[in-house]
Amino acid sequence: MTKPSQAELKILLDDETLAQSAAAWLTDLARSREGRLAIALAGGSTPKRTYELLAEPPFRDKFPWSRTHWFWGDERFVPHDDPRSNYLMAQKALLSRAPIPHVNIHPIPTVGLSPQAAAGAYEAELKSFYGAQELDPQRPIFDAMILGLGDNGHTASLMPGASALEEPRGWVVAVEGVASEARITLTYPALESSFETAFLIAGAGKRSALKRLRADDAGIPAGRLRAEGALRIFADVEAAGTVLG
Ligand SMILES: O=C(O)[C@H](O)[C@@H](O)[C@H](O)[C@H](O)COP(=O)(O)O
Repeated sequence: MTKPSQAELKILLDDETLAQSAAAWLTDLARSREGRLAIALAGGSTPKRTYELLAEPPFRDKFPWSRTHWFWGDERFVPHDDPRSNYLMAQKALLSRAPIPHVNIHPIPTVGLSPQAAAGAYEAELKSFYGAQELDPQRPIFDAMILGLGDNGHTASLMPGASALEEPRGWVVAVEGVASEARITLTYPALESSFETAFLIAGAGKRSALKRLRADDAGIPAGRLRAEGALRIFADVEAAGTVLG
């Protein structure tokens, strides 16, 4: 297990260089892995540029699109054409711009069912894809997990003080997100079940949360993450509060 304090920290000049570095990491990782791949995407705004770059040369031409499956670490419980939708952000930035088989895209359902039923359905889909009901630490669900960091230290939709933080076994739960908006989120067991994990963090507003993350501060949800595999933090100088040496 890898703690955030043990993560490889890459400090980049700005959003664009952060996105270039993250896209290179993900492409190299995908090419290095054999067989079917599973990547869990983060929502929010920071990862958007990384997703856009993946669909453009040079990454587009190298990425193993046909054998890569796309999942989400969390979703706002809104229709997939709602501007707040994490699916919509990824669909515009990446999924509609790269040669990805439709069957390889696994959105979190958000219409025609309750948040609880949506969480149950996504957990069932994940378990079907994984091929087992219980996680094997030696066999992570995902090859790559992309995570963001909220100003308050949340990650995915694991918010400070939420009961979902204590979920010991379930893989997906319905929670209350920002401003009481319903969200669906992977829990720590599922978020941690990845061969490699990377936080993408940009902006001065994240400086305090990033410091707490790097101190493994259990007072913030991101600080409690213990990644199964390698853990990286891609941060811009604004968030890292330092000047490149
Ligand atoms: O649904 C979401 O919003 C994300 O999954 C959330 O966990 C996000 O990663 C952080 O809030 C950071 O968001 P920004 O990248 O927009 O700062």
